[in-house]
Amino acid sequence: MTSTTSAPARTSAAVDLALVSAFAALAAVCSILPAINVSTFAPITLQTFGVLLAGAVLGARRGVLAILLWLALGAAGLPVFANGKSGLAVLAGPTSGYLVGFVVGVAIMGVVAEFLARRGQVSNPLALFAGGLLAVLVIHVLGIVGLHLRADLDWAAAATVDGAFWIGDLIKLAATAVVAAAVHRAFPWLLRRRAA
Ligand SMILES: O=C(O)CCCC[C@@H]1SC[C@@H]2NC(=O)N[C@@H]21
Repeated sequence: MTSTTSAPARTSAAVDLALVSAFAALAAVCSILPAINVSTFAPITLQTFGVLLAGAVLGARRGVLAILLWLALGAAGLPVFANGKSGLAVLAGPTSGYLVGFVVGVAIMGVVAEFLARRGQVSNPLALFAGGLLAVLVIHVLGIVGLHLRADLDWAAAATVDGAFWIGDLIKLAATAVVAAAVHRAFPWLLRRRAA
């Protein structure tokens, strides 16, 4: 007698919960890996990779939940922000614009991934990279706003601080696109919606 195991048609609530928790943990790990402190205001971290990957793999709704869970854990006192920081003060500090940008950015990356999935293109890294550029741009614009408002920098100085992050974040977006495309090739059901 032979038996076959087929891939699920779509995710279950339990799988969704596990995925959201796993990507919240990934965002935390990307935050606490040693950061490169290029200025006193915000460090170079792997956070953009963790955040964009959550959106690209999970889609908008679950991606946003994963990032909100990570932010909530950090706000509650777990040292899961850059340089091992934690607490509400970080959410109101110089990097607050980037943290808000992560929520908007993961939503944009998720919408892009869902759009590409409907067109059978979600395993195409170039398409994911091109769509993800908007998410990176929004993270940086909100980051500059945060630096201006919370680090007391004028707009030009805030943009200069942010400029140091662009090359690295484009590399992280490229890595996100390659990894997410491979994940969707291996698990083509990941972005299928559950029945209500
Ligand atoms: O305090 C935090 O945990 C957030 C730090 C934000 C760092 C930003 S994210 C976008 C840009 N790219 C980086 O590598 N660092 C900055």
